[in-house]
Amino acid sequence: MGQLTKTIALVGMMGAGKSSIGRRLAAHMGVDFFDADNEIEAAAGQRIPEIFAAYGEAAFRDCERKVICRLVTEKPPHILATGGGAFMAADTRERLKAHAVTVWLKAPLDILFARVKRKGNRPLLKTADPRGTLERLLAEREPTYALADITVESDNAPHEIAIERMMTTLTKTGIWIP
Ligand SMILES: Nc1ncnc2c1ncn2[C@@H]1O[C@H](COP(=O)(O)OP(=O)(O)OP(=O)(O)O)[C@@H](O)[C@H]1O
Ligand SMILES: O=C(O)C1=C[C@@H](O)[C@@H](O)[C@H](O)C1
Ligand SMILES: [Mg+2]
Repeated sequence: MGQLTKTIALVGMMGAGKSSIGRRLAAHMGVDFFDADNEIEAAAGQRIPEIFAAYGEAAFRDCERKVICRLVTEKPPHILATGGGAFMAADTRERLKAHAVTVWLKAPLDILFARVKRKGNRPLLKTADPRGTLERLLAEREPTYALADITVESDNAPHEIAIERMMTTLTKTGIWIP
């Protein structure tokens, strides 16, 4: 069994694969996995669309910052899937940069849209033109995601390939000691 030297925080757009790849990566390494979206839902006792509807996005971001800060400062090295907008907030980003290795799961619009259109659980995409909204968000956010420590392409390769790519990069950089 190897050793994870630092928490890995996955950042990137809705549909990039932060939750699904993160969970598998943690299982592969034998470390804990946390999903910030799930932790927020557990803390609030409500689903994300309900939180947005009842309190608005600003309150959600506030909760997101607190939850992520707690996880990265209190838990031993683990895999953390952040929500798609978490890295956009300067204070949350600073916490992540200070306490974790940040990995941007990068995917093009067509792949992202094909993945997210299947589920209706993303309140920011409940618009008349969800593809256009996703395109705008991607253009706005990409320069900030690019501030992550490491970038890994998340294309249509199977999850196992994405995990192999991440293991290779994380081993080379000494974050994972086999
Ligand atoms: N590399 C991949 N190959 C095939 N399918 C994938 C891949 N990555 C993600 N998916 C699928 O795309 C969907 C969305 O992925 P996931 O929920 O992990 O995205 P996310 O980055 O966590 O999004 P959000 O920010 O909304 O939480 C899931 O159904 C997942 O199985
Ligand atoms: O991209 C975003 O801003 C979001 C992504 C999801 O993970 C959730 O955190 C929420 O739906 C907001
Ligand atoms: Mg997710």
